[in-house]
Amino acid sequence: MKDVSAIRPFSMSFCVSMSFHRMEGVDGAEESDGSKTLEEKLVVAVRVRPLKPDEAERCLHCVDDKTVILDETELGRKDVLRQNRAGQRQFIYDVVFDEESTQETVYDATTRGLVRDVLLGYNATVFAYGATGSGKTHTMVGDPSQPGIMVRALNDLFLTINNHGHKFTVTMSYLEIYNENIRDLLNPSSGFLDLREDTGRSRNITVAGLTEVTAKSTQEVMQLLQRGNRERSVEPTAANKTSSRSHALLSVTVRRTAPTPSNGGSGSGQYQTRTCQGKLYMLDLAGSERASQTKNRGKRLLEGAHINRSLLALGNCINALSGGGSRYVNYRDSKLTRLLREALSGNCRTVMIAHVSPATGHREESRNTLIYAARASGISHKVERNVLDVSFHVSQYRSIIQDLRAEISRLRAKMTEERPASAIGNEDQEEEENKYATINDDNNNNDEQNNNNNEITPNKQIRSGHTVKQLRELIVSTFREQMKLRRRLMDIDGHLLSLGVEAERQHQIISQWESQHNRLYHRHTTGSDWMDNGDLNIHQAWSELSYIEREQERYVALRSATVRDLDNCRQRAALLENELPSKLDSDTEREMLSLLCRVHELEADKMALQGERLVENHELRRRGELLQRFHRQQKICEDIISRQRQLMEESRISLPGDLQDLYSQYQKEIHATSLSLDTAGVPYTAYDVLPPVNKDPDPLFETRLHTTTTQTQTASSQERERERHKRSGIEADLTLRTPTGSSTASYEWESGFPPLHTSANHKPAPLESGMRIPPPVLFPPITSSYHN
Ligand SMILES: Nc1ncnc2c1ncn2[C@@H]1O[C@H](COP(=O)(O)OP(=O)(O)OP(=O)(O)O)[C@@H](O)[C@H]1O
Repeated sequence: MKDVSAIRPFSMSFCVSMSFHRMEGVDGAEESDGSKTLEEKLVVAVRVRPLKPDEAERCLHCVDDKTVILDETELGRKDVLRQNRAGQRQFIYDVVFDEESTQETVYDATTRGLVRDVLLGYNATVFAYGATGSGKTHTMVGDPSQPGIMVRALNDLFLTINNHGHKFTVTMSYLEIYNENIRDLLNPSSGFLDLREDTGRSRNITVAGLTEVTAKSTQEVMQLLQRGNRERSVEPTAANKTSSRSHALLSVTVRRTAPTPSNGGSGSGQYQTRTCQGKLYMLDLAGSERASQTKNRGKRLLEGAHINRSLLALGNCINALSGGGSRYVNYRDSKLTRLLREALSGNCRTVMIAHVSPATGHREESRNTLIYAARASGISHKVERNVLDVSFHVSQYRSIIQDLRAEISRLRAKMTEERPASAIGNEDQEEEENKYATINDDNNNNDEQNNNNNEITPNKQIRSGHTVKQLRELIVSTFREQMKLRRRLMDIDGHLLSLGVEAERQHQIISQWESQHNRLYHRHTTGSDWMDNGDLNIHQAWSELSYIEREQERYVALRSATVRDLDNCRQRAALLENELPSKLDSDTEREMLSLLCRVHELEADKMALQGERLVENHELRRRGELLQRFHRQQKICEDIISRQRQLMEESRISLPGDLQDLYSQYQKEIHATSLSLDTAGVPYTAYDVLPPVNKDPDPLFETRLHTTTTQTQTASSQERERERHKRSGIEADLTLRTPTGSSTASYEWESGFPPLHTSANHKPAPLESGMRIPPPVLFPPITSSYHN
C-alpha cells in the first residue's frame, strides 16, 4: 500500500497543504483571503487498476508516484506506421497511483483538499476518465467495503461542517447523461430534462427541473447517493460486467452564511451578512469503447456511439484548451461538455483522474488515455472565490430609504398643518394622533419596509378606506409589472451585450483564419469543403456565429415587445396618479398616495440606473479587451521590426530615407506617449527607443545598435540639411558626423559591427559563404488580394 505522506507535492501543493492552510481560516482568518483570483492548473492524476486473473501480460509500469511507462514494442511490431517510434514511452503527471493504491490514498491526494476549498467558497470538480473497464466507477463510487470518492467527500463535508459553528446549507443533485438525454437520478420519473443557459452575464448552464435536495446529515446523503446509483444505467458488456452506460454527475452546493464586522470594524458592533457558496462536482464518465473489442451490438452499440461522441467532444475541448488562450473551444457539441464548461475553463478547481488498465490487451486504450491526460495537463484557468458581499447593495438601499424618510417627514408635517376639519369630522383628536403615531412607528421600525407601499399607507385607518385600498392595489400591481418588465429588459440587454462580445470573438477567429490563408471563408461552404480545408475551428466559429446571430434577432424582437409593454404599463401608472385627486376627498390621502407613486418611481429609477451600470461595465470590459488586443498587436509589430532590422543589418541592406523617417516618427511617438503617461502618473513600460534588435541582448550589441541608430538619424538629418542648403543655393560642406563629432570616414567600428547605410545607392557587401539570404518580408502587405 502506498503511504499518503510519501506522495510528493502535487497533492500537497494543490489540494492538501494549500487547503489545510486556508481551512484554518474557516473561523475567520480566511476573510483576508477575500475574493482573490488564482491562476490554477488542471491537476491530472493517473490510476492504474490491478490486472485481472485472465490478464497475464502487462504493458504498463509505474516508475514512481509521477511517472508511467508504456511498453509500445508489441504495438510497433504490428503497426508498420509506428514501428519507428516503437519502444518505451514515458508519461509524467501530477500524481500516479499504482495498482496497490487504496481508495483512501486516491481520495486524500485528489479530493480531500477540494472539499475544504468548497467550504471556503470555491468551485471544484473531480472527474474520472478512461476506457471501459479501467476502474472509473470503482474510484468514484466504489462499493460498501471500499467506498469511493463521492461517498468519502460527502462524509468529509459533513464531518467538517459539524466541527464548525457557522451556518451551512448543503444541497445536492445527481443526474446522468444517457444517450445524450439528461435524467434526474434522484427523481427518475421526471423524464428527460433540458439544459438551460442563463441569460445573465454569467451564462451559467443549469438543468431545468433537476431535483435539488437539502441534506442535513451524512446518513441522509448516503441514502440519496445509493438511491441515485441504483437508478444509473448499468449493463454487462464483453469488456465489463458492470459497465456504466452513462455519465453520472453528482453536484453538491455548500452555502455558508456568517456575520462579519461592517465597515466600522468589529469594534463598532455592527455586522453584516456575508455568504460564501462553493460547488463540488463529482463526475463518473462512461468509458470510451471500441466496437471491435466490446463486440457490442444493437442498443449497446448505440450507447457506445453516444458515449464516444461525447468523449470526443470532451477531447476536442481539452485539445483546444491545452493549446493556449487563442484557440476556439467548442462546448456545444455535447451535453457533457456544456455541463463541464465551467469545470474546464471557468471559475473552478479541477482534478482529472485518468484510469488505465496495465494489461497488454488494452494497450491502445491506455495509450490514448495517457495522451489525453498529458494534454489536459496543459490546461490552466483563473479561479476565484464566490463571495456574495451584500454591503454594497445595502448602502444603495440605505440612501434611497433616507430620501424616503425625509419625504415622509415632510409629508407628516404637512398632514399636521393642513388637516382639514371636514375630513376629520367628529373623530376624536387623540385617535387621530394615534393614527399618525402608528405611521411614524411603522416608518421608524423598518427601514427597508419603507420601500414597501403596504407599510406606508395606513389605508385601514383612513376614512375613504375602500377606494384607497382599491387604488393602492391597482397602483401596486402596475408597479410590480413595471419592475418585472424592467428586470426583463435588463436581462435582455445584458444577454445582447454578451452575444455581441461573443460574436466579436468569433469574427476574430474567422479574420485570423482568413489572414492566415489569405482568402475569404464562405459561411455556406459545405461540410466536405471545410473538411478539405482541414480546419475545424473556422467551421465551428461560423456555426457559432450563425447561432449567435439567430439569438440576437430573437432577443432584439423580445426587447421591442418588452419596451412596448413597459411603455403601456407606465402610461397606466401615470393615469392612475392623475386620477387620484378626483377619487379622494382628503389632501392628506392624496399626498399619501402620491408618496406611494414617488416610492415606485424611485424604485424604477434605481432599476434604470442598475441597467445603465451594467451597460457601462460591459463597455469597459469590451474596451479593456480591445486594448489588450492592441497591445498584443503592438508587441508583434515591434518583434517584426526588430527582426527585420536585424536581418537588414546582417545582410547589410541600406536603410532608405523614408524608412529612416518612419523610424524617427515612431521614436517620437513613443517618447510622447511615454511623457504623457508619465505626467498622468501611470508607469510606462514601452520601449523609449526603437525595439531592440536582439531578443537576448548583449550589452555590447545594444551599444552598437544605439550608436548605429543615432548615427543614421544624424545622417538623415544632415542629408535633409544638405538638401535645404542646396535649395537655398548655399553650397555647404556638411560632413556626415558621428555623435562624437568624428566623420563617418574616420569612424571606426571597433566591434566590427556594420553601420546602417543611408544611401539608396549603397550596394550591400557580398554575403559570406554559408550566410542565409533572408526571406522576403511579408509585413505590412502591399496588396491584399482575397479570393474564394
Ligand atoms: N483499483 C482497483 N482495485 C480493485 N478492483 C478494481 C480497481 N479498478 C477497477 N476494479 C474492478 O474492475 C472492474 C471494472 O471497473 P469499473 O466498473 O470501475 O470500470 P469503469 O471504468 O467504470 O467501466 P465502465 O466505463 O464500463 O463503466 C470492476 O469489477 C472493479 O471492481
